[in-house]
Amino acid sequence: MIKFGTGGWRAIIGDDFIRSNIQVLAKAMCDKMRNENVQETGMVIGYDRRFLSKEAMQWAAQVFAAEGIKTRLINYSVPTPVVMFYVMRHRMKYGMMITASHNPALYNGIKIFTEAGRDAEEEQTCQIEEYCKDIDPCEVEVMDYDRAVEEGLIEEIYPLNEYLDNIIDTINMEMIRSKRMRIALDPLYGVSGASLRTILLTARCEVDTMHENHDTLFGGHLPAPNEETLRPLQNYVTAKHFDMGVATDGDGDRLGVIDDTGQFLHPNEILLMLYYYLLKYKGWHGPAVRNIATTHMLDRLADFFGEECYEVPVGFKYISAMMQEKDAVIGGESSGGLTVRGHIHGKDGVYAASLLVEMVAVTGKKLSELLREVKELSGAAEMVEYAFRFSTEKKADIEETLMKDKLLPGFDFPVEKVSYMDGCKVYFQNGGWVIARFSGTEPLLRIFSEMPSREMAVQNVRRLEEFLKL
Ligand SMILES: O=P(O)(O)OC[C@H]1O[C@H](O)[C@H](O)[C@@H](O)[C@@H]1O
Repeated sequence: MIKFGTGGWRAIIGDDFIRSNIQVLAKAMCDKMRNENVQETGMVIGYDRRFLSKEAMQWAAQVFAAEGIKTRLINYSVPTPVVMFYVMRHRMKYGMMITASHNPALYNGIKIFTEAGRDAEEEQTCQIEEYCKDIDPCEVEVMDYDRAVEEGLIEEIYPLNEYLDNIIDTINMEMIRSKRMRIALDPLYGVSGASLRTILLTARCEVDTMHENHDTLFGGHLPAPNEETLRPLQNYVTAKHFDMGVATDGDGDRLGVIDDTGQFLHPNEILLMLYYYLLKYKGWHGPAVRNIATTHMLDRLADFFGEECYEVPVGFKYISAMMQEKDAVIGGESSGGLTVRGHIHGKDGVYAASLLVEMVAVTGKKLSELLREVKELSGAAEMVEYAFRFSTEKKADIEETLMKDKLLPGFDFPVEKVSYMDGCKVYFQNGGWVIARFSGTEPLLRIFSEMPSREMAVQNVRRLEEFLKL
């Protein structure tokens, strides 16, 4: 069965991520495009470095070819934002990326992009699921790959340059060039190495890259830039005194950073600093958008500048939609994804990293200094994140208790309000909060809490953990 989650369809390779399902999904896209009479706009597909990604792209393209829909295949593994950029720049109606993003190596998946290169919204993915249900896998027709290429139904393309040039044109490369910065890169065996290195070398940075070889097992780690996975980068930055360490997730749309003192910067802090930079140093005006499980320091920073901060459910599609509606300056998530007004609608780790480097060059301040500066305005807060596994029965039980019966444990802090927009979020009167929600990308219950101190945040999580018997 094909079921979309927070960021596309993801499934275990050999279980649901199999050729027949991939081709059913491709056929569903053909049916949808034909019904919308947009088949002439064609399809563009990219792929990451996961096991079967390239093959999956070709299997899907063979279906589009059999249906007479022209497909452009990005014939080299690229970051997901490249596909989003391509859909936007070439005014396509749809695009696809074969990736399971930050999930464990066991997974692969497909992200769908709609007009202007946005993550497909829930309404669209529900429709695709419906189309899939009506398709018999045995009846999906495919065209021979080489014949499709000969007939022009498949065109192999390499659009990395136009994507990179777009970033190079918008970033203050001259300023970076004048600072001769030293940067360590860790693409976590994913797809961003070539892109980041090209941009940084163009700006004459000194660049050292680790974990760049193609390893579909991601070195045995999760291809998500977090405090644990960035330990090697942290050690490298500290030992060799780099100005910063930059990492991205498996498909290059999330960013992770180690600062000049060797500290891991939480994505909340990166988001905060970039918003601050755009408002204070670049003189931009406008609100910020964050998901429900992202720091409220952003709200306080927005407030300081007389701006708003909007809250949306987890999923970048919600961030993009709200950014567009409010003409926001920045939108981001505590999971490490962000974008900025004027750039693509989706999250982009390559662009975000370039902007961060620009920020250090333009302000002439180290990351650690800038973080101190911004926290004087936003106030400090500590966020903790936990993930719990559960059985099917347990899931129903948690849903019933938290979301249906709306029961809560007693917390030690006065509650201001409770929201059920995405999972269950409790807002405390002291500005802190705790949220429990089911991940839409992995079989996990995520509990996050942000409070004035780490101890208080951990205490909130423990309360929920005991209450739900996790
Ligand atoms: O917490 P989850 O539902 O697993 O989602 C975590 C993240 O997954 C994907 O990367 C989505 O694109 C993000 O928008 C989301 O924040």
